[in-house]
Amino acid sequence: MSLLLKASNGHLFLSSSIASMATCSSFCAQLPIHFRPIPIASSFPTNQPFKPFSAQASISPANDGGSPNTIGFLGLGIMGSPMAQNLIKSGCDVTVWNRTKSKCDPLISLGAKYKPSPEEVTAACDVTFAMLADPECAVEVACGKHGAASGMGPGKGYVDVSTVDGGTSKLICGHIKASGASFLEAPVSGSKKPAEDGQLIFLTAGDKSLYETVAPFLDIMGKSRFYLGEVGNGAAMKLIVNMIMGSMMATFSEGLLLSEKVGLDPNVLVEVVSEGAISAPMYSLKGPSMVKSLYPTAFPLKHQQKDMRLALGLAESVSQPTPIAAAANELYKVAKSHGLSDSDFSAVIEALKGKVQS
Ligand SMILES: NC(=O)C1=CN([C@@H]2O[C@H](COP(=O)(O)OP(=O)(O)OC[C@H]3O[C@@H](n4cnc5c(N)ncnc54)[C@H](OP(=O)(O)O)[C@@H]3O)[C@@H](O)[C@H]2O)C=CC1
Ligand SMILES: O=CCCC(=O)O
Repeated sequence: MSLLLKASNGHLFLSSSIASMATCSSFCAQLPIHFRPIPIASSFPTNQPFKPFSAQASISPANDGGSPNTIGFLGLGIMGSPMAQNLIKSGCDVTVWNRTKSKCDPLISLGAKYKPSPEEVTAACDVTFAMLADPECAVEVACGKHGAASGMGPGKGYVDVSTVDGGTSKLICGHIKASGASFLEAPVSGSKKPAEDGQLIFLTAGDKSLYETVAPFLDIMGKSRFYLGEVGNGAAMKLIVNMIMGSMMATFSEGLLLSEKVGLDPNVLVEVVSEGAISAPMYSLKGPSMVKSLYPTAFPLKHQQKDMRLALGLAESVSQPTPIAAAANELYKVAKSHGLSDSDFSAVIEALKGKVQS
């Protein structure tokens, strides 16, 4: 069996020696998740760097059920641009579209093709990924006039990696599947840097066959992937993760400000936290700049507030109390009202200061 592995340098490779080790379950259990063997079709090339499709004949999965040759990418913001870039750099044949066309230009320079509408992208591509800001624009791009669904058809696949709620995902799924195509929701955990480094975590749900078809692409863009069953489950998992993250950032902000007010050095607090059981990369990464009131945007605050809102809606739908998240959401709303929507979500700390700094 051929095995696709991802090394710490981000390269994908096949290894028969690790393949034989991998048949031993005790070895597998010790592998970190991003090093667990992923069985793939034997038709994939075995040389590095991994160039999955450039050398293949132009055969559409629409007629042979094989591997996709052409990849579409819709939405080239903070996350979409590096994700599409990694696909291009891995040798994939990528066609891009973005509402603001200028964001396509760097990718075109790297070899991407361009189409002027989502419909034309999906019509030209076997599989199309979409990385869009929020539920409203994810629906508009997928289901609107000249939207992605209009270019879909049997044998094609649509993979929505935006963070939306389950209801939105199901709506988009319905439009895509009405064309005869397959649908996968695959929101990601991980921010700008993991997107650049191909270290995202995909939380997928939907058509299992499409999940298997696009797995090599997910492994170019990410370090691990979860298949969670029915459409809506990936969205729910993502919203719960981000609800926890948003609450953590809010209480971390309180701690930084409190430490300063009682005469402690907040930088030392960041260090103490990083040594103990509550350490998290997020605190070490963002803490030092938060102390300096700097919020270079990796994850826009407006998106974090959107995710808190959607997570609270999810909780409401099953009558689950989430008072901590509800309180944190209020802080993000205050930060938005202070004009911090496009700052990093760590700028939520400003909502706790007596006077908002510019
Ligand atoms: N940044 C992060 O750390 C992470 C973000 N996410 C999620 O990924 C998604 C994208 O995030 P990110 O890349 O940071 O966001 P950005 O705000 O950087 O990009 C948003 C994208 O959506 C497009 N868009 C917005 N409104 C519309 C519209 N009405 N019609 C068409 N396109 C539109 C933008 O186009 P244009 O360029 O024209 O504005 C852009 O391509 C969000 O759902 C976010 O929650 C998930 C994990 C991490
Ligand atoms: O949705 C954004 C997630 C950011 C992260 O996981 O670091």
